[in-house]
Amino acid sequence: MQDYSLNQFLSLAGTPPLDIEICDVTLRDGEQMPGVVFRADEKLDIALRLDEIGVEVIEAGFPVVSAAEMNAVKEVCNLGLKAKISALSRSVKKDVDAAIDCGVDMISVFIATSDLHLKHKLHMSCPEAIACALQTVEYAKDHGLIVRFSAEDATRTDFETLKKLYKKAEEYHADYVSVADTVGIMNPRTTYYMISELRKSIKTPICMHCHDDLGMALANTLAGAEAGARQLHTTVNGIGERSGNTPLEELLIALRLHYDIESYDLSKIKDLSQLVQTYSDVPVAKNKAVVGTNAFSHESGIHVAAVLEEPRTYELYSPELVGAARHIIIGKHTGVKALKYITQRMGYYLKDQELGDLSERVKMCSEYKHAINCEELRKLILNMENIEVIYPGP
Ligand SMILES: CC(=O)SCCNC(=O)CCNC(=O)[C@H](O)C(C)(C)COP(=O)(O)OP(=O)(O)OC[C@H]1O[C@@H](n2cnc3c(N)ncnc32)[C@H](O)[C@@H]1OP(=O)(O)O
Ligand SMILES: O=C(O)CCC(=O)C(=O)O
Repeated sequence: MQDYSLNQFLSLAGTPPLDIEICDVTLRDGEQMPGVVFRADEKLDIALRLDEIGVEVIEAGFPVVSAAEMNAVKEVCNLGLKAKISALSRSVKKDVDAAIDCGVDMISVFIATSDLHLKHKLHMSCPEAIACALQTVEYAKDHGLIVRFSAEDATRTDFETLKKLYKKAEEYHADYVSVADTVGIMNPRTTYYMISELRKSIKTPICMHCHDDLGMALANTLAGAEAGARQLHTTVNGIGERSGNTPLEELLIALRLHYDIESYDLSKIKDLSQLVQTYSDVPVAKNKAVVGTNAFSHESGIHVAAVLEEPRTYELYSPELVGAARHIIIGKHTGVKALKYITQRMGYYLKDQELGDLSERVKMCSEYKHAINCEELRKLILNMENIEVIYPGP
């Protein structure tokens, strides 16, 4: 049986096949989350697991940031992974040189193109910034790198200017052009429009780099992909600047369930998420999609009663698909069927009346506490008066 429910509207609404690859930027944009630092050994561990999942490109860092960063990027390059290893570079020669010294396959040369950034950050005119970027693209190409040219703050850049700039980058043989939604201003409709229009004017593959300031990073990434963007950027757990980036785990499950893409090993997602939580010291919210501890936890009696019979009643996809596990929680909302299941697993076989009494006790108890663990439940069982039959199990 299929381990997830099919969305019937996919065929009714029409879903285009996607021709995509993933560039995961956890080790670069993810690490830009305030307070996050990955040591070299941690970067290696994360890179290995991204490679095992099947991510095609790993942005390992921004070598010019520090000697330690440079060393870490070098070490990732030396792992000999299947994934291509990329590094970030400003539009300056010394950043490209640092990336070359690390041995990367690919480089992301960026320049900000919006009026705001030109005026208040780069203090350059638009033609100056463009010249600077194109020279750097040329320099990187001359050194044999695969070159992504990224327009930072592309989505707040005058669209005609942006189109001309990407066209120029194409003439300079950039291998990809990147649309950076740097402050997450887009929505799915505007993203779809933007990428469709760009596809009319350039042939170079387009990358989607989305931030989550409006909580739409994933939706925008998918809208871009539907409009023909090729390279989709993600970070594990969605970590990154401010509200973060498109979460890898959410993109992967969406690609599987909505676009039939089976080339990524989803069973490793949960482990990778936990690893990144540990290394980054950034815990994910309990109710976070895919990897939150509640993603497959059930407490409500009505839900548990149904899930025990058929998990798909309240689970869109099985936890095993993403390497997670189901949890039944005991608390205020627990029903008798759930209690029967849990107590039997603990080795106690209670009569219906006893289960009813226990249910009352659980509800009373949990008015003061959010959830009850098995030991607390065991105490409640053992403290029940007039209990007739309790067969402690093995
Ligand atoms: C959208 C993004 O995510 S962009 C990436 C952001 N990531 C980071 O900033 C990584 C951490 N940064 C750092 O360690 C440092 O800022 C460094 C090493 C990159 C630069 O350090 P510093 O030389 O001390 O410069 P500082 O940070 O003060 O200022 C940034 C400089 O980069 C310039 N700059 C910014 N973007 C670009 C670009 N794309 N191309 C060329 N120059 C750029 C700025 O104009 C400024 O130049 P100035 O020093 O001549 O005024
Ligand atoms: O487009 C890219 O590859 C990176 C740009 C970026 O990090 C951003 O603008 O947020």
